Amino acid sequence: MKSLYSVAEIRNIEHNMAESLPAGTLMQRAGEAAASAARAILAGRKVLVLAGPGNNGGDALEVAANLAGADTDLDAEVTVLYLGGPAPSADSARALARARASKAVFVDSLPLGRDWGLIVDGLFGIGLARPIDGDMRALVEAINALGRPVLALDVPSGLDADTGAVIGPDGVAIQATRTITFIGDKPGLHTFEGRDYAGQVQLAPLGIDPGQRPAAGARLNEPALFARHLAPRRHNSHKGSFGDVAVIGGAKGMAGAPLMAARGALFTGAGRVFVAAIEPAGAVDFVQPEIMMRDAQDFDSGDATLVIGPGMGDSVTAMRVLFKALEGKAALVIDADALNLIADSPDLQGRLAQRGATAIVTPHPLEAARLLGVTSAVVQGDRLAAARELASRLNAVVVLKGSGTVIANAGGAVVINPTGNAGLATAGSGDVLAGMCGSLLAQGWQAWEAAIGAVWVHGAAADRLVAQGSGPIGLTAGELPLAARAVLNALAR
Ligand SMILES: NC(=O)C1=CN([C@@H]2O[C@H](COP(=O)(O)OP(=O)(O)OC[C@H]3O[C@@H](n4cnc5c(N)ncnc54)[C@H](OP(=O)(O)O)[C@@H]3O)[C@@H](O)[C@H]2O)[C@@H](O)CC1
Ligand SMILES: [K+]
Repeated sequence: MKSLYSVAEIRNIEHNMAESLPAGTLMQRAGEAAASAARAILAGRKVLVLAGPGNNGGDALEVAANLAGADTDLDAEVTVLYLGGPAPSADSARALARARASKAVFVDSLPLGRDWGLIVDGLFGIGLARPIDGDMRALVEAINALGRPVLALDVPSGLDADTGAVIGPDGVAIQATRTITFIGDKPGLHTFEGRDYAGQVQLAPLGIDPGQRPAAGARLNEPALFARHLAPRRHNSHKGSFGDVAVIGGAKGMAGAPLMAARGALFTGAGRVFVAAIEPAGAVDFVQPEIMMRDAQDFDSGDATLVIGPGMGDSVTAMRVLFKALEGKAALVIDADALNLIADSPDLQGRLAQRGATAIVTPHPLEAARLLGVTSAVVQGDRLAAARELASRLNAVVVLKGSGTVIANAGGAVVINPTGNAGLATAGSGDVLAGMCGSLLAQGWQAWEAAIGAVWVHGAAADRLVAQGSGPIGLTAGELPLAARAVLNALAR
């Protein structure tokens, strides 16, 4: 299980461990783990180590001492830019003495030149509580402008390890190539701006085994979390075995959105797929004639799982079918315009929360903001909290889309999705995801697993397309369903 620990949870573990270990042990272990990570990505002889005033700086000094120690076999020139205050912690003071006794050269300003084989970022870790400003800010900007490989210690300096936001207002953060994070992985490295700043994330548990760590408040999505639904299909099955999905949407001029959702559902294995259009645009989809076209006004959805909202608009008809869907007991995926209608109506919000049947809601940050009555900056500033709050208010599984999609349920469970890439930032990609959620629900998956499974597969489909050269630039949502089919079949095998 890939646990994600909040700063408070990490501090707690640190506190408990400190009592049972000799002083300085964790910092020494952090320094050793980071030094080997540094060796692995060194792209030249010259190493610049940035050491800040707190214990993150102490870790950096340990790294410098390890890379430039008398007993090292590494032929590196280590330069240390130490920005410590007058009163370092005992652990940092010990690390400073070790680094000073090594071959590392100490400087007090950023040396000229850009031929660093590696820059080690130990300016700030999880103790940063205010924006980086003044000379430190100028230093961070200068480092980022060099464009050299950067190994961040614990967290890229300036990034909030809980939220993935750059600590602001008007803050800056180190742009890392790789982040080695200590004791436990952290949510902020995997969502919002975290993925861009942290680069590749590596965990160094510092000898603390999982049994010594309490359960974390969040985890990273992985197929193991929905594997029980990934069975090969039985030979003796028929289309009725895999459920019906009806996508409701498609106002005038928006006929494509429900079709994208319907293809998402079809290619991930739903038995029968309907589009019930608010404004019927045609009797058949000639690209995908398997999809059955209906008129939303007089459509009887029977037992079908409903995916409601793609391109639905806000007409009286849209309102009426949404009301009917919330009244009914069918499993629901609520997306796009349906979310906006619900955001505008406390009555519909109440009906959703009270209906006592499965619902997955799939807002992007602006839709989530409307539902919560805040700005999208507030949602993005703490995506985990926003998803949790929305799940609890709506009594539904919430899929808060964006880099590092956050999935939360009303019981407080939170998962951050690691698959996907910038290619998904394209029209229709959310419609495909909503259809995939509906498809897995229709095939009997539980709501939580349908949501995390669909999100994982949707992201992996985009990653597969990028690996094949079809993105991220110019990747189209229409390519996702086929790629998702391949990913899902590979998992099921
Ligand atoms: N958890 C663990 O078990 C282990 C933790 N370890 C490591 O310790 C790290 C946490 O260390 P930490 O608590 O000392 O905080 P850190 O991130 O170094 O920064 C705080 C310092 O920065 C200063 N400061 C703050 N804002 C500032 C600003 N804008 N501009 C300028 N200064 C500013 C602040 O000053 P103050 O606010 O007190 O005035 C304080 O001096 C953690 O990320 C990991 O790397 C490892 O050794 C292994 C075991
Ligand atoms: K750092």
